[in-house]
Amino acid sequence: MLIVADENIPLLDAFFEGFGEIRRVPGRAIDRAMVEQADVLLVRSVTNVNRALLEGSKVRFVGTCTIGTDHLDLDYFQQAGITWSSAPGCNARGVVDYVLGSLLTLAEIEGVDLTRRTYGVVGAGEVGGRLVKVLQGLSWKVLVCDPPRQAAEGGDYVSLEQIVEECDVISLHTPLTKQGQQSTWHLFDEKRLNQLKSGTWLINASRGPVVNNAALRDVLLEREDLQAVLDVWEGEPEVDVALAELCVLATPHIAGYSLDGKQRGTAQIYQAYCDFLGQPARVSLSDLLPAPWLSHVTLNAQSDPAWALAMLCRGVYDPRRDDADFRRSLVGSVSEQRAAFDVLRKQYPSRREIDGLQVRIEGDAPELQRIVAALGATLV
Ligand SMILES: NC(=O)c1ccc[n+]([C@@H]2O[C@H](COP(=O)([O-])OP(=O)(O)OC[C@H]3O[C@@H](n4cnc5c(N)ncnc54)[C@H](O)[C@@H]3O)[C@@H](O)[C@H]2O)c1
Ligand SMILES: O=C(O)[C@H](O)[C@H](O)COP(=O)(O)O
Repeated sequence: MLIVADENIPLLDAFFEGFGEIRRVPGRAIDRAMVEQADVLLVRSVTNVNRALLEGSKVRFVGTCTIGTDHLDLDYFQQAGITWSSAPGCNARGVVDYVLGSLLTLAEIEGVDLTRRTYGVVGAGEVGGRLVKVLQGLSWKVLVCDPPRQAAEGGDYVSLEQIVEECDVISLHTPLTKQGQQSTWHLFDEKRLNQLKSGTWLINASRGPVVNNAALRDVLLEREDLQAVLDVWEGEPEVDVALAELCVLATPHIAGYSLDGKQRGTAQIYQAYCDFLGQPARVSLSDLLPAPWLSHVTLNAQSDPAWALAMLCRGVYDPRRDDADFRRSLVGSVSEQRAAFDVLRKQYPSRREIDGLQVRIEGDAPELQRIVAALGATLV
């Protein structure tokens, strides 16, 4: 049995060595010849898996250790009888932590009180839904736009127009879709970007083409009042360097790159493959994840709540380092810049999730307790 796998999938041996030969290959280089004799193909977001790649191969199971599925041709899988699985929610918390870190940076630069802003979350699934819970837990005002969920379940959702009209901060968490009424390709096009109210912060950690990058660059050049944070790019690993330079934070698609999130992605695909085989899962992620570098924090009850929020978030993850590393890579030729994008992702440092923290508060401090609870950390 042959498993062809993207070399950047962590814990491949720990989860898959019992099933057969594992052949590790660079994700962007995976081609027909590499997969022809494979029974199982394990990928990340950088490999387009479609008829052109799989037709004539032995592949019967495709797993992507990611949340996004826009690189998979699911219609073809169905026609060809190929079982597949993604890893829903695996790195959602990492993205939430990225957004929190971005908000802290924006607030510092702009001299703004985060408690007084109105937040718009577009797409309220695994990532957006968790983000909404955190923001609401902090008692910040949040509007949520998710037309598919609104149509399916009803509930307290608003239109995208209302988000654009009323929100000071807009964070995008939709999948990339190119068909249908709720298509998200260029959801933020030139017209919508021009409608953003004065002083809006736009954060995109979904997929690059959800925002028209050329239009965003032009709008940012025109309007100094707008601030953008981009983790994902149209055409990545190549990025519009002029656009990156206009962003407050620019990062190479690492919002979800917590160690927990990446390892969870592999674990979920392992579970899906065991289900496909009708076998019990024998390997458990909890036995493999290392202890976090920072696990216990003690706060004095007199701590300033805004300081405590920033300290707890940044103690675990601060996107400014990723931004600095990325900016240093935006030099040289296009091919050097593309290579650097991938190297930064491949060599990404160990980063954990904020909700893994255990926080002790010395004394009675309801406001601090609320912040700890909102972050999903454990009060001990
Ligand atoms: N930057 C990163 O590192 C990173 C990490 C994880 C996920 N992602 C991206 O984020 C996306 C969202 O992740 P998720 O786990 O929340 O996915 P999800 O499928 O759980 O949720 C997506 C939500 O978006 C909604 N939606 C679809 N079309 C919409 C539209 N036109 N307007 C508003 N809402 C719409 C859906 O109804 C759903 O509730 C993924 O598809 C992936 O592309 C990026
Ligand atoms: O969809 C996802 O899960 C994320 O975008 C994920 O972080 C992508 O990482 P990659 O597969 O490109 O390594």
